[in-house]
Amino acid sequence: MKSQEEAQNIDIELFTEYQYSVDQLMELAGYSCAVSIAKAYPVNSLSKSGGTVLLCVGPGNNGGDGLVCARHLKMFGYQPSIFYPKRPDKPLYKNLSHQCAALDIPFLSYLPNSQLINESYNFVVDAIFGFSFKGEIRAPFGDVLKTLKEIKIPLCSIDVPSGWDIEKGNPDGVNPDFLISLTAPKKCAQHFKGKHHYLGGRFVPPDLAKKYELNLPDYPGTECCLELK
Ligand SMILES: NC(=O)C1=CN([C@@H]2O[C@H](COP(=O)(O)OP(=O)(O)OC[C@H]3O[C@@H](n4cnc5c(N)ncnc54)[C@H](OP(=O)(O)O)[C@@H]3O)[C@@H](O)[C@H]2O)[C@H](O)CC1
Ligand SMILES: [K+]
Repeated sequence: MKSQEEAQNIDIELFTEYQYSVDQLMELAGYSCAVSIAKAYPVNSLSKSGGTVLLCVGPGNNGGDGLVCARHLKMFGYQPSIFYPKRPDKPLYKNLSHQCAALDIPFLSYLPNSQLINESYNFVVDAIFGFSFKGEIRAPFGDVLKTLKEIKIPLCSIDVPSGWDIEKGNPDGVNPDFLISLTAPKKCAQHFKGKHHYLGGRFVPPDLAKKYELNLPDYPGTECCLELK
């Protein structure tokens, strides 16, 4: 279980020491999220026809993972919609958004209320904040997280349940059914009480895993994710 500082340092080393680009790791991270979701919620097992999924996307790289995940879910036969209220003016996010729009993935101009979300979607993906979340939740995300606390359909959080302290969690926060930890679980994952906990982001060089004592389980065969028991 990693602290916020350790998670950020691992990230920095991947980009500096190991010379990966953000796009590369984001693609692998987002892809592993889509594959984890497809394992836990196969498209043909969903009760609402068409495999509808709502992705709530935040302003940082956690949101970028969400955009990549949406694109792959579409390729896997789901029908994703994206709510992306704060869009930074950066080529990476603009390109990822463009790719989704070009696949006819709709971007919602407002977040429906919890009742409408329950009626319209099979589950919601929370890609709002990851390991860099800090302090009190600022607008417009307080209202978004309030709605996500009210929904009755499953909530799937990418890397960290949004609004949780990365180390201490948040007993008053969202309560996801499904968590996909990327690279390695963060300390707050100890407080996760949902059904499925997956690990994704199979890109950590063994030397880096050793240096940070990640003690990662072995991914089976060519899998990009695995369920942690
Ligand atoms: N190494 C890996 O495993 C990789 C993981 N990836 C994913 O990246 C995120 C971490 O991304 P990062 O961009 O560092 O940060 P976040 O997405 O967690 O959040 C940053 C944005 O959130 C805003 N923020 C922070 N706190 C608050 C708050 N209290 N209220 C409102 N908004 C908040 C922040 O806003 P600023 O105004 O402070 O700039 C940022 O906009 C990791 O979790 C993984 O999901 C990478 O994809 C690849 C490698
Ligand atoms: K999240």
